[in-house]
Amino acid sequence: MPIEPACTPPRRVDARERPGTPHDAWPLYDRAATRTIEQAALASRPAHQLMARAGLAVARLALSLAEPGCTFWVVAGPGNNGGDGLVAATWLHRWGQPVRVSLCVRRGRLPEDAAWALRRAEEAGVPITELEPRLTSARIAAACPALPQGAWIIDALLGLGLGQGLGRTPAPRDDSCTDTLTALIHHLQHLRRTRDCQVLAVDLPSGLDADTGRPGYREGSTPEQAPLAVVADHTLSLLTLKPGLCTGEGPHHAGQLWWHGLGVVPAPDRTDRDDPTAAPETGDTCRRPAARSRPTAPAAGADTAPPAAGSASPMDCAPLPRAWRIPAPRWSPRQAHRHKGSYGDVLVLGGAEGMGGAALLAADAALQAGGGRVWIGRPEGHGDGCTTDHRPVDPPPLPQPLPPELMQTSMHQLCSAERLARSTVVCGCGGGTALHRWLAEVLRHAHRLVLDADALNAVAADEALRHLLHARAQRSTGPTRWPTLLTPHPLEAARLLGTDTATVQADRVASACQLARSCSAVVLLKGSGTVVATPDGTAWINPRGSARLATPGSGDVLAGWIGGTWSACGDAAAAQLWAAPPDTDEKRPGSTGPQPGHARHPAEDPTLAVAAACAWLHGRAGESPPLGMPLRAGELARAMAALSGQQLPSAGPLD
Ligand SMILES: NC(=O)C1=CN([C@@H]2O[C@H](COP(=O)(O)OP(=O)(O)OC[C@H]3O[C@@H](n4cnc5c(N)ncnc54)[C@H](OP(=O)(O)O)[C@@H]3O)[C@@H](O)[C@H]2O)[C@@H](O)CC1
Ligand SMILES: Nc1ncnc2c1ncn2[C@@H]1O[C@H](COP(=O)(O)OP(=O)(O)O)[C@@H](O)[C@H]1O
Ligand SMILES: [K+]
Repeated sequence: MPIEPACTPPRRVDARERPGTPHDAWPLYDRAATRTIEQAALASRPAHQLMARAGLAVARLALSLAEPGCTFWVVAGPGNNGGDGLVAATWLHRWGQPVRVSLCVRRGRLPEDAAWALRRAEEAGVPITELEPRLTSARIAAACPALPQGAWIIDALLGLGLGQGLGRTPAPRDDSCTDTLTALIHHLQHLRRTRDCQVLAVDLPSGLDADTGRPGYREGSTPEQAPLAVVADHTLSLLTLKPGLCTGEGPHHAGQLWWHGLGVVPAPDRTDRDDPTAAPETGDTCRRPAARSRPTAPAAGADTAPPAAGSASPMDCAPLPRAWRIPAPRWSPRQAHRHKGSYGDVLVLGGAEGMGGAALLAADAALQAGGGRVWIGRPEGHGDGCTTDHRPVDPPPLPQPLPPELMQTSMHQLCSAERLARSTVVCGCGGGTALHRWLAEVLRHAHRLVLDADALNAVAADEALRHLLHARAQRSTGPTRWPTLLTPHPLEAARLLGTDTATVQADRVASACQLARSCSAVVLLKGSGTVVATPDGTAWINPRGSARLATPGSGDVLAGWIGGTWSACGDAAAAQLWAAPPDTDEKRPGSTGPQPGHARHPAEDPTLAVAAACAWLHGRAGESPPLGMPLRAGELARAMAALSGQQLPSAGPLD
């Protein structure tokens, strides 16, 4: 049977994030959902079609990324991920590229699709070496081809099948390829470091958990050994985009993310639907892509034909995505007739003794984000700062003069019920324990509330405050909402959940959802691949950001920026940060109706809208050059302001 070509080239996942345009969101399907879609697709299609498409998509991407004449080395594992790699090698070989394959399993153990791919590769004359099952790191280099500088390695060792390997017993079968797999992963990392080799991972960087973004492969398969996963320069995710590629350690391991739906899963803009009218080309006539012509979205009109009436799609049975990728938000220009009162009051409560800078950073960010009037309230000192009659004393002056636009007043004045009720309150940035005594009033009366840092620690430690948090949510069932956003980093989330940081990080999406549910609030779990979750279990992952943001105070800037944006937008306009979803498909966020598992679109929930938009902008600001250097929190708000300004449409409609 001829190898049928993929319908479209692979898609660069972030290619559509142009400023000022509305976006659909990428759904992120976990392993179980992907398997369901895959099984439905396999059942309704000719044998081997999906693997043929997957392998061709890999080959096309590899060739278009690599320098002309470059050598390709495909490392093929024991399952269908290896099969994808073998099909890719076959195409590269047919296109006259120097390609070698190292197969790390005995051929008799390959599953059916991969065995078919191996036969095809051998018929085409691809040079293939079968590696011994028990190769150690000391012997691996001699067993693998000597690669020239700058060669490309196609990592097809492990994909979605890794889950079966988790928790294996320490006694693998005699013919297990576990040792060879381990040695190969180490070897290709070594080549990437020492010979400037580029790694293109097929579906997932081998060893990465598709659901959580954790390295899940354990060396030698013993649970005690360190988890291991390939670090790739590019990853082509097949069929679905997986949450593990977007959060935790996933982005570090994945590198630049690409995606191909194999004609089964449509892209968010629906241009990748299977085109039933496309005539299958034979393997020999399939077009060879031009070297270094980067894959682009298909031309308008190509591959956009809807499926024939009545034709069932494997997507019909698709479970809900586990999460969604936050797309680029839209920032609207200020309307001409507005005045500063139109943008609301922001109260930043925090900056206790020794931590004044945190409140200052948050307040400055609130101002730059567009909050109308911004006040700082600092809790009084206790402990060493107490007077002899035990009255609290004012905190010492701030570390630097207050920016002239900011106002400072006493906590007593700011925490009156009436004042709190008409303000957006950002509480906890550098609050210390001194903040604790004010929190009950804040939770009872603040209109829109962002709880950060020490406010979260106080809630974690105080059951009564937790009850007040729930009470806010219950009061919100009426016409007036009392929305709350929690912005914990993983340790703060762990305290709130009564667990440890490692447990939170082990499954960031699940942790954020659990916390949102248990606190009846929207939760923004910070860190690489920030997760924004709602109490109903909808999770959005921020694809933006870099370790440039791993600097003290950058979380305070985010909290303040959220407060300023929320105050300026109000609940009604927050939804305008997002384009309305283009259709009413109930499996997509933004759909209406009572379907079970309905996922919330940011446009439906102002708290989610503001949190997701600000997380995106904060992350985007953290991607500015120079990437290797930290971005001081003091410079972050200005970078965010510049970016949101760039996103203003140059000539938008008057609204
Ligand atoms: N079918 C198709 O047409 C399509 C398939 N597609 C592709 O298939 C991929 C999924 O294929 P897959 O299910 O075969 O899983 P894969 O990741 O290759 O690994 C399974 C093998 O690894 C082994 N293994 C696992 N962990 C281990 C460990 N710790 N240590 C040692 N061994 C371990 C495991 O061994 P076992 O547990 O069975 O003993 C088994 O042999 C998917 O990611 C995508 O690339 C798509 O392109 C769509 C079309
Ligand atoms: N490696 C990273 N990749 C992406 N974002 C990061 C990374 N490290 C930190 N950040 C972001 O920087 C901010 C740090 O916040 P936080 O830990 O609260 O710091 P602080 O308390 O000092 O303000 C969060 O928004 C977090 O998501
Ligand atoms: K892989």
